[in-house]
Amino acid sequence: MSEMIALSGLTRWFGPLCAVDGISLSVNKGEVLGFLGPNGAGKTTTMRMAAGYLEPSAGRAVIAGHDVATQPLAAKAALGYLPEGAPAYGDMTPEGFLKFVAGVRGLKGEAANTAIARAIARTDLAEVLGRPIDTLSKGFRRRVGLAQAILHDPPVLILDEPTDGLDPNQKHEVRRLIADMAAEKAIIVSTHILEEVEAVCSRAVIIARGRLLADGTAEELLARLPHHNAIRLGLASEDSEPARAALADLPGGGAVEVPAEGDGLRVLPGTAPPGDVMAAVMAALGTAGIRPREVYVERGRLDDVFRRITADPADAA
Ligand SMILES: Nc1ncnc2c1ncn2[C@@H]1O[C@H](COP(=O)(O)OP(=O)(O)OP(=O)(O)O)[C@@H](O)[C@H]1O
Repeated sequence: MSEMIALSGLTRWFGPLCAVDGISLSVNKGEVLGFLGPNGAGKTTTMRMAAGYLEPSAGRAVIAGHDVATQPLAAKAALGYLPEGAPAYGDMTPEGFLKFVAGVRGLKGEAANTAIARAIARTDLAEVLGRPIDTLSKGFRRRVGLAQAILHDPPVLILDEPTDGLDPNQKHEVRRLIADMAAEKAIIVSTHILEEVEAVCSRAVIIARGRLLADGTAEELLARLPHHNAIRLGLASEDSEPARAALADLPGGGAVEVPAEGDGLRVLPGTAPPGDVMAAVMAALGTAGIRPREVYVERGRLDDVFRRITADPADAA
């Protein structure tokens, strides 16, 4: 089965507040789906419902073919869930906590020991095994949570801000761990860090006000920006008019504008691929005897896509 997570019409009301409003999505084996959204968007609520820790007001979550509401044990057996915040049982040591979780998961004897040792190694917990969880730094507490989520090597992982509180090296390690596991699992990761999407996610959804507003690869999301694949020129001269004249009516290129956010010129995407427009730009400037300071294809930033989509719901797809 390749579809490992299927959410359909998931909805949750808290009193008069609709925190999650009809979210549908699916994640296949081999995919890491990023959940992006501003604070209060409904990411955690969606993940809790998908993981079977919160009952939906409407809709359905299916994990590895098991309905979370009607087959909760089978669904939870296939799932590793990292909730937000620190693990419960803060007076336990990581070692004691992982043994406890292994017992809950039905792992015994050698199988339990092997699973615990693997989870400890993968999350690099060896140096804090004997200290109460409550006394650990936020980063270590996060790693204990991650270790319990992956303990039974489940085919589905739902990870609520797995890199929250980690230092840059630890973030890098956790992203590498997710990437290493990705081929064999279906993974949902929520994050506020947009670079994390490009680093570990094969696809991302943008959620705001409880609704799913976009779903695509980083490249597809970036393609929503008007300047994605525009050609950006830095000029040696402050007078951009000669270059603008040379670039007017470029074959395959779009309009030429002065960027609002800097100097130089921008040739907006036209009908030709960016590489061809770039070649035409260089040729036209060469003919006019203009040597640019820099020339590059603008990709745009996921931050800008995020801001556009979450600021204006009419942008939704
Ligand atoms: N148990 C609850 N009771 C009442 N309201 C809740 C409850 N849990 C969440 N909410 C509200 O539902 C909305 C969505 O919250 P949620 O935690 O899912 O957002 P989020 O996208 O995960 O935000 P963040 O990025 O800040 O963690 C918020 O307005 C929140 O205050």
